[in-house]
Amino acid sequence: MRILSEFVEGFDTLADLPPAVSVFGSARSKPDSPECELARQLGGALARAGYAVITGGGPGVMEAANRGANEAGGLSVGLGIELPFEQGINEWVDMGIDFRYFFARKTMFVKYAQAFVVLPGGFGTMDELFEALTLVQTGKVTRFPVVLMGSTYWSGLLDWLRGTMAVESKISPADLELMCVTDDVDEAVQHIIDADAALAAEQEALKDAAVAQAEAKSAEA
Ligand SMILES: C/C(=C\CNc1ncnc2c1ncn2[C@@H]1O[C@H](COP(=O)(O)O)[C@@H](O)[C@H]1O)CO
Repeated sequence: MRILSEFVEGFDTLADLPPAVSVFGSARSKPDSPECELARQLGGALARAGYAVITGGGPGVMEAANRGANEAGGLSVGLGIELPFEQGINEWVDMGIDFRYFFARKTMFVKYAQAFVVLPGGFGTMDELFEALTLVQTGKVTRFPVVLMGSTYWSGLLDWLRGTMAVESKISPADLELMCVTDDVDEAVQHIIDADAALAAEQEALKDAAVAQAEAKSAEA
């Protein structure tokens, strides 16, 4: 079955991926647009910080982020999607997988990334942003940073989330804190590094607690 084989191929190909960040944004942005410039810088900064960069492997912001990672010597991953108007995976991708099903592809974006960075985009980008926020809000993924870059683009949406969605209690005020908004590439990368470190410390503390509990039990016996 094609659906199953997409999951298997994705898991097999990405199993040994180093820590990675998924970057989303418009397929339609021109290479000389401000968001592509930002995405290219971000791809480079993530690669220098040791992260692989995962995108949808398409044109626009995706290509710019892949390019930045590739030029900085990092691992540049593209999870392409079969579309009626075939585009192919962009030339800056080192490791590419083609998917027919959006949902199998979406699993890979989350499972193999430590964080999402979202740049200006359309429906596809919004889908990816709100999927991530839903997973974090419902506790399906924990300590998963969602960074929005291109603050002017996002300001109208953020005003609406604050002024309508939260005011009408469709989300809690704390949910607004799930997103970090910045136009500064270094701040975005640092936010991700800090969240990674906090998660590692939390896991270490949990491990220590489990070991202490097991030792106490065996001492009692
Ligand atoms: C529309 C054009 C090309 C489409 N090619 C895509 N290739 C890969 N991934 C895509 C493509 N289009 C959408 N995506 C995914 O959605 C996000 C961008 O969608 P948006 O609506 O443009 O914001 C992106 O992150 C991809 O994962 C024309 O050149």
